Amino acid sequence: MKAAVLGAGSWGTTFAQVLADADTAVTIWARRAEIAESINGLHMNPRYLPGITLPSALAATTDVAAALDGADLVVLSVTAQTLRACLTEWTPLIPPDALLVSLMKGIELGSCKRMSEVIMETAGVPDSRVAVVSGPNLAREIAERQMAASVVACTDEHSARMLQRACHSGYFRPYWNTDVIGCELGGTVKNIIALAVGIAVALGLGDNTKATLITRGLAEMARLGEAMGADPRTFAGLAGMGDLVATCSSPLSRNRRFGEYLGQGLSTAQALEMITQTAESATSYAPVLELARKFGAEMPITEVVAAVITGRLSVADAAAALAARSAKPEWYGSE
Ligand SMILES: NC(=O)C1=CN([C@@H]2O[C@H](COP(=O)(O)OP(=O)(O)OC[C@H]3O[C@@H](n4cnc5c(N)ncnc54)[C@H](O)[C@@H]3O)[C@@H](O)[C@H]2O)C=CC1
Ligand SMILES: O=C(CO)COP(=O)(O)O
Repeated sequence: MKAAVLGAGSWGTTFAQVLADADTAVTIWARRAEIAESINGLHMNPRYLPGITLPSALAATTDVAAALDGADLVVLSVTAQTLRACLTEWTPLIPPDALLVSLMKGIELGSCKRMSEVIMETAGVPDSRVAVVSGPNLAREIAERQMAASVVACTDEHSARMLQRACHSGYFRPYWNTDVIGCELGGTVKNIIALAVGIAVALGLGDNTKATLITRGLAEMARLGEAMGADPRTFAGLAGMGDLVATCSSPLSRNRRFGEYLGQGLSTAQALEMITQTAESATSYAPVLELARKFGAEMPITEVVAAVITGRLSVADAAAALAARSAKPEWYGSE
């Protein structure tokens, strides 16, 4: 089994380590020469994972054709909004039977497509050749080889199991399922809820508020997911509740930190500048709301996050906007 990981950011580098530690031969493609040189020479990626020593078996290159040569697994770890352009360039170099794996947790602006849909459309491959990895997987903790679990999903069980074997290491336990839609929506919506939690943290609100946002965020995620055809059980699992709890609880989360900066009074542009890494919620809130409208799913927390990001609602008024909504039974559908 040979893997190419395309994208040497925090999660791409960490997942490449997981693959190498699971005895899968892996080459990582980095956009910047200094990152590839540092991975090859020092076994480090100080830009994204300072202080972490990567496996010596992990090879890096800036030559995407070399990384893709003979790859059985092509792991895509750029950002949601750059995937289509990158993959358009890479598609002619991808081996014909390779499984394409998305690590990304976002929705494409404009098309409102999930990452697996962008991959199928751009690379011209069937769903049986596209898998996703999603779960409570804060890169830094996994890079430190702290025990974690995740979900690898593909509509084709055989492909899901193959990916599972390729990334099952001593500290990383992947489960498989066939619910690609549920896993992708879980990963995307939890980033938006984590942003809301970040705002709450910055405002000094306590655990009741956080638990409320997490629980109602889960309801929101499941409502959209079920309307789009996901398996409801996914949202009770690692790619749903698991990732939501990890991201909303962790100061390591870039999406939560983004919310904290907004809560401290920074503008959206200033907050993004502070993060210096990808915070997918900053863009994915818009296509998620479009999907919510299209599929008739009510997503009040996402609406409030969108209003704050676009400057239509102040952070000071955000909690009140949620609390003042009309009273409802706890369980209701998307009507
Ligand atoms: N960091 C984490 O803990 C986790 C991140 N993810 C998801 O993984 C995806 C990647 O995130 P990270 O690696 O954390 O982000 P990052 O900000 O650490 O790295 C982004 C990577 O994308 C590359 N990139 C950006 N624009 C590009 C372009 N136009 N062409 C080529 N490469 C480009 C950058 O060079 C960098 O390697 C995101 O969708 C994120 O939500 C998922 C699970 C965990
Ligand atoms: O997806 C993640 C954890 O599972 C990482 O979250 P952030 O992108 O918010 O850092």
